[in-house]
Order: sequence, then structure tokens, then C-alpha cells
Amino acid sequence: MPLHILQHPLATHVITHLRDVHTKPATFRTLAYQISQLLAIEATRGLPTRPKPIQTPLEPITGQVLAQPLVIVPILRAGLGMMTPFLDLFPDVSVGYIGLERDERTAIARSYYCKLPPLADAHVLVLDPMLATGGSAAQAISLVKDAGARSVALSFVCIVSAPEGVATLEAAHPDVPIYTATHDRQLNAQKYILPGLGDFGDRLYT
Ligand SMILES: O=P(O)(O)OC[C@H]1O[C@H](OP(=O)(O)OP(=O)(O)O)[C@H](O)[C@@H]1O
Ligand SMILES: O=c1cc[nH]c(=O)[nH]1
Ligand SMILES: [Mg+2]
Repeated sequence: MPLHILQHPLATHVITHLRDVHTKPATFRTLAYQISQLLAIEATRGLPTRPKPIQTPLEPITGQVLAQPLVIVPILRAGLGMMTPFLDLFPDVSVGYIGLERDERTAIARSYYCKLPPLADAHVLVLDPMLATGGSAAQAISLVKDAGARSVALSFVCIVSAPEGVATLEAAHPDVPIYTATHDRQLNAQKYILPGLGDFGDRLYT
């Protein structure tokens, strides 16, 4: 599946401020909202629509409306920072939650929570700002597939991706497209993304 990288001057502007170590949590949350809104539009470009006959004030026409329910699944905790723009753009969206936390020493993610709505007929977007080793994303996608999500209607949406994470996710789930706002250089020895923006969850909330 192709890696979709946001191409928009506003995206590079917002990411630069997100990366800035001097950006405080309140501003960081606003910037996370802005970049996630751009990603939400990009990642839903291919959503199917169905015809709906309506009457305008002047004449009858057949318009198009969204054909499928949409489900977002933010990965706790940092994924919560991407959730609100999806709720604002798609008021009927359902939300599932997957809790995953990387061990600080091994960088291997441990699952601690999973609550998902019905997924079989839905278009599912898994949200997590950071795709580093790809371990968290691969686990989360396995969980939503096991819960009934169909791979033709399943995407992973992140803000910063590393080549290592994209390779891992593509190897584990070659059928799932990845949407990212920026594709960075590499991981460091502690499995943080370079140049990256640090620990997204900490920058959102502490
Ligand atoms: O690709 P990976 O190597 O798995 O790393 C990415 C994961 O790391 C961060 O979460 P973290 O474990 O820090 O949890 P948090 O969101 O609660 O801070 C991030 O939000 C991803 O879930
Ligand atoms: O760079 C990284 C890697 C994993 N998780 C983060 O929050 N940042
Ligand atoms: Mg974290």
C-alpha cells in the first residue's frame, strides 16, 4: 500500500511548530488539532458515497452522502490528541479505544485496554501520532482486524512516521494504507523518531 504523505504548506508550518521544543502544551494541543484536521480530510478522500434524492429550493436533484459509518480508534494516550477534529468533521463517527504503552527500556508496546464498537460494516481509521518502531500500530491493527474490521475499509493515520515503523507496519499489514503528515529520517538508540518532536503524549499533557 502506498504511504500517503501530506503535501500542504500549512502542514509543514504546523509540524515545524509542533517540533519546536519551546512549544508549550496548550499550543501543542491546538497544533495537534490543526494537523489532524488536515489528515482527517486527506485520509477520508476515498470514502464511498451513495446517491440521495433531495429537493433544493429550486428543483429536485440526486446528491451524494456518506455511504458507510465511520469509526475512529485512537491509541491511548497520545492518539486522543488527534480525535477532536474527526469528531468535529464527522459528527456521526463512533469511537473505539485501544490502550498501548511502550516499555521505556525495550520500546515494546503492552496492551492494557481495548473497547471497540461494531466494525464489520464501518470504515475504520486507527489514529496514533507517532509511528516509530511500528510495534504499537501493528498490534492495534491486528486488534481491529480481529474485531471484524475489513482491510478494504481500514487505514492508519499518524502525524510523524519513521522509515522503520512504516516497514514494520507494511510487512505486518500490507493491505492497510498509512497516512502521515511527515516522514522523518530514522530512530535513535532509544527508538525515538529523529528529528521527531519528542514524546507526543508527554508534550500534550505535561
Ligand atoms: O511505533 P512504536 O515504537 O510502537 O511507538 C509509537 C508509540 O509510542 C507512543 O505511545 P507511548 O507508548 O509513549 O504511550 P502514551 O501515548 O501513553 O504516551 C505513541 O503514541 C505510539 O503509540
Ligand atoms: O519519537 C517518539 C517515539 C515514540 N513515541 C513518541 O511519543 N515519540
Ligand atoms: Mg508516550
